Amino acid sequence: MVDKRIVVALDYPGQDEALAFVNQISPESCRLKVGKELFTKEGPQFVEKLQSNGFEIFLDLKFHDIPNTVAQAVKVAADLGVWMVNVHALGGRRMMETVCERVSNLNQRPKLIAVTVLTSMEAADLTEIGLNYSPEEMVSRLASLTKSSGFDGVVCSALEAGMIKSMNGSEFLTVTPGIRPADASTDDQSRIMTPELAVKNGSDYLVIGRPITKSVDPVASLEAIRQSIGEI
Ligand SMILES: O=c1ccn([C@@H]2O[C@H](COP(=O)(O)O)[C@@H](O)[C@H]2O)c(=O)[nH]1
Repeated sequence: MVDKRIVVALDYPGQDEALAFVNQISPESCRLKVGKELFTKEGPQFVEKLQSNGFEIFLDLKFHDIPNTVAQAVKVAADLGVWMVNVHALGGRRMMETVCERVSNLNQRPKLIAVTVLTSMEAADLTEIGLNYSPEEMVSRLASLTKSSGFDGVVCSALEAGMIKSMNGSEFLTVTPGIRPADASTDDQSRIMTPELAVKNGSDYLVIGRPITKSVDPVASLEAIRQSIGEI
């Protein structure tokens, strides 16, 4: 049973805006995700600052490059002490296996997660880039590849979490963005699910950004979602 399921996506333009929210919440209530926008602006020092305030950090930079380049980047993330880091599964087996080898003898190894199919994408998007599979087939294929390459889990939509658990075992982690409470705007997401159904369908970690950070009262929105999934 996962203790804290919610990972708040800190998609803010800078640390002042991020801290205005973070300073009102406790590390006992959620984990935090630092992605491309905030990391590009504030760098690893800001990740260290959040960690020194007790938060566990998912560094969501979705590395996708040749094996050595990605493995070295993940090693730097591991040295930074992040809780979770990710790559794109489309980088392939050799890339993921090289990552695993490179961090295997570290004292502190982050959870290694691979993105399958972005939750913003639907069938037509895959066809357009030459992938003639449904999102479910592509996610299933990439999840199996990720598991056999030695990673701990995948980013997928909550719609696919149950299928992934039944194919790869309950220990294989499902990290699911595209979470939308029933009354929330879909924004640019396609494969979405409510927090309650996501948990029922086997999602271990619910990555939630705008439904919390863009709400009128972000702290109240976080608490309401925690309540809806039985955390408080
Ligand atoms: O497939 C993916 C992978 C990553 N994300 C990231 O999650 C958050 C979602 O934010 P919302 O505001 O709740 O839509 C965002 O940081 C994405 O970069 C994703 O959405 N889908």
